[in-house]
Order: sequence, then C-alpha cells, then structure tokens
Amino acid sequence: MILAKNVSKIYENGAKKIYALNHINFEINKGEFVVILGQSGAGKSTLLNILGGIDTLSSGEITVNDTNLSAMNERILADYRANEIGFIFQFYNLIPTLTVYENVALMKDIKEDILEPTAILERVGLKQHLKKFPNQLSGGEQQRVSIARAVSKNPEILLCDEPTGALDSETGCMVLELIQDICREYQKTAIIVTHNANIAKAADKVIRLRNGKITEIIENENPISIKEVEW
Ligand SMILES: Nc1ncnc2c1ncn2[C@@H]1O[C@H](COP(=O)(O)OP(=O)(O)OP(=O)(O)O)[C@@H](O)[C@H]1O
Repeated sequence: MILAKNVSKIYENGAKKIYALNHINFEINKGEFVVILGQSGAGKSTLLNILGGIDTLSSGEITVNDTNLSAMNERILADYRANEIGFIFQFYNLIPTLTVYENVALMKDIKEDILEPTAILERVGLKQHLKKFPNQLSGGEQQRVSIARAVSKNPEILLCDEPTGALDSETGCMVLELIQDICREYQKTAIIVTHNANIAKAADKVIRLRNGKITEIIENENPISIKEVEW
C-alpha cells in the first residue's frame, strides 16, 4: 500500500546539508500497525510529515496505493490529506473554544461525508463529554477526542506522532490500545512514531531509524496485544 524507494529529505543550512532522511526504503501493507522508533533527530517526524503530505521529499519516490506523492499537485495533495490521512499529535491540537462534539464535527469542513461524530465519540468512550470544552477534560480524554477526530474522516491511514508523549504510562497504554483496536475494527493502517521501544512487540512492523537511515525493519508474525506490553 505504501512503498518508499530511496527516499531522502535534505535540509540546507547555509553550505551544510542535513540528511533528515538518507536513502530509505520500506513497504507498509494495508491494515498494518507500524511503529517507527528512533532517538531524537532520527527523522521520525520528517518521515511522518512526508507520508501525510504536509512536507515533500528531496529525492526518491513514495507511492501510496500506486499514486506517487511527489507527482501530486497542491490540489491533489490537499485532497489526499483530506481523504486518506488522519493525524494524531502529541499535544492533541484541539480547538479550545469548540466543544468535544464540535472539534470532531469540524472535519465536515474538510470532507463532506464524515462518520457521525456522536457515534465515533461514543466508541472512544466520550459520550458523556460531548458538550465539554477541551480544558475540562484530562489529557487522555483529550487524546481520545483527537483520535475520534482523525477517525471521523474515515481515512485509510492514521499517522500518530508521539500520541502518548504527554500522558502517564497507564493512560498512554489505554490510548495505544484504543488506536490498535480502532485500526482493527475499521481496517485502518496506523503508523505510530514513538521513543518508547516497549510497544515494538505489539506492532506488525517496526521501522528503526537512526540519523536519517533505517537500521532495522522487524516484522512480527504474532504481535502481542498492547495490554500485554510491559511498561
Ligand atoms: N525545518 C527544518 N530545517 C532544518 N533542519 C530540520 C528541519 N526539520 C528537521 N530538521 C532536522 O532533521 C533531522 C530530523 O528531524 P526530525 O524532527 O524528523 O527528528 P525526530 O526523529 O522526529 O526527532 P524528535 O524525536 O526529537 O521529534 C534533525 O537533525 C533535525 O534537526
């Protein structure tokens, strides 16, 4: 479904070139739960942003369902972001002046036929909180709103950048479990960037980055459930 061939991303800093991604190759199949691991500066967010169509690569090729991301013009890329991608960020990025319901329903402005916000908020366990504002919720609850928002567009791919980074380990575990369950139920592909190597055993595939290069790709035949992960 996603095929990356010889992908590089270079930032130019004066005469100095920084290879945020350095000739990487990988493949992600539909429905896979993929974890991207690596230390700070390894290139994880750069990769996620390119996959999400909010950044561009310098060379190489990424195809998603046989469509070449680099060949998309701005309008097609905007459609790709609207239809194919759901983003989940570390700090939730909810709009503080909108209610829980409104934060999800807002997606109608991006895509007409979204999943019904109340149903999806019910699925993530927030039925009782529809009229609350984000600052009246815990961090874990806010992240569940952002999961509902990402899933409401019914995209094929969920991109999650450190989704548990601001949460305690127990809440983080519940959030990851929810992402994993939702991906299985709705048959989504999830790509999760994290510093936390413990969740690797729960992934179908682990891509390990270091200084912009892939050092290892592991495929787990029998991934464990998030519940079984030792934190
Ligand atoms: N806009 C930019 N301009 C210049 N260099 C950048 C830019 N964005 C990222 N970089 C550099 O590219 C490299 C990869 O950065 P990236 O943010 O992808 O790493 P990361 O693995 O996500 O790190 P972290 O875990 O700290 O978020 C780093 O060396 C970073 O300094």
